[in-house]
Amino acid sequence: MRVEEVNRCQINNWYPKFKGVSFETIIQELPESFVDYLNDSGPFILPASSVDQDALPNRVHNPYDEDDFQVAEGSEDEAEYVAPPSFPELEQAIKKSIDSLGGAVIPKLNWSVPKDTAWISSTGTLKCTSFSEIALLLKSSDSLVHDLSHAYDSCTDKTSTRPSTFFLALRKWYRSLRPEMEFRCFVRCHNLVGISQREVTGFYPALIEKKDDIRASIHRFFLENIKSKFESEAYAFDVYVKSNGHVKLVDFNPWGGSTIPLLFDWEELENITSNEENMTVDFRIIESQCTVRPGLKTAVPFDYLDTSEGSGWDDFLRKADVQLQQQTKFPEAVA
Ligand SMILES: Nc1ncnc2c1ncn2[C@@H]1O[C@H](COP(=O)(O)OP(=O)(O)OP(=O)(O)O)[C@@H](O)[C@H]1O
Repeated sequence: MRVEEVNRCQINNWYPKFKGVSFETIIQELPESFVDYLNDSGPFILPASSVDQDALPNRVHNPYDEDDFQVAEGSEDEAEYVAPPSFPELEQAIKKSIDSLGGAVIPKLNWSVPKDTAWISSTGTLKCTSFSEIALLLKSSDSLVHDLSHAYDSCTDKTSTRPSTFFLALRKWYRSLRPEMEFRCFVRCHNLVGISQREVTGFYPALIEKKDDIRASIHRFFLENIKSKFESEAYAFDVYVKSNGHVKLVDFNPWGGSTIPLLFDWEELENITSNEENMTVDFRIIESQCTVRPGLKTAVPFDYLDTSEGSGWDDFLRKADVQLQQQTKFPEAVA
């Protein structure tokens, strides 16, 4: 994979060209001071807000506001007080963008949404209505470490660990997106070679009967809107299919690297032969309750959920089994 291919998948690069077929988005450059704040692994402190002090979710408290946290002047603790950072200009710009996007947004850095942080917000979703909520999700996210310092890890020609500029994309919040209508599409040699259900932790029987229609809608969307406009030869893109069959572009991802192939694996995607525009694209969905996959957005490490042969759990259970057998054979050795 090359740096230019990864760069094309940054929302600040692709959105201007594809805004007509994607979710409404406002993108702003992030000041380096805010990037430093996100990168800082010191104590977790939310920025001081000049506007929306009351907007913080209840579960998150700012200890500096609490009476019993006040320190006596001259006491030892006084020296440890760290003033919360503040970003008044960024905050104002974000407030303006949120207002013009209808009052609620989902935030995204150059490549990623802080998907692992929904649990922390008071709504249990990534919907944000204020700078404080956005700062909370961005600062708490492990997913964003990829954008901040690992985006080029799989590149053969990388010269840096990060892009020269970070952007914050605020995307209009759509509350009624149905997870089963999101799909990841794989393109190789400029041809659509595979489509996978994106939410692989659930079985949605209704998808089975709609499969052919969805495949046709996505293929048409690709030919009309993506194929000749996205420069990379191999890449993935995510779409949302509305109930009327209209397709919306969610985002682009590089081919391989940290992009999850969902119901495919990269080797088989590499081997699908395709050069026909009207070929039947390999479209995979979860076809029964038995084939659902473990969740990837739960903030629980994948290793913890993966019980397949050779996984960490499998290894642990084998060792436990051996120990149990030894204990049964030589009980005195355990006592
Ligand atoms: N405008 C929106 N309104 C509501 N939910 C959204 C919106 N945009 C995206 N989402 C939800 O957030 C999820 C992640 O979005 P997105 O694909 O942009 O993030 P990402 O970090 O690039 O994910 P991945 O790395 O898996 O591609 C989507 O699958 C969708 O469920």
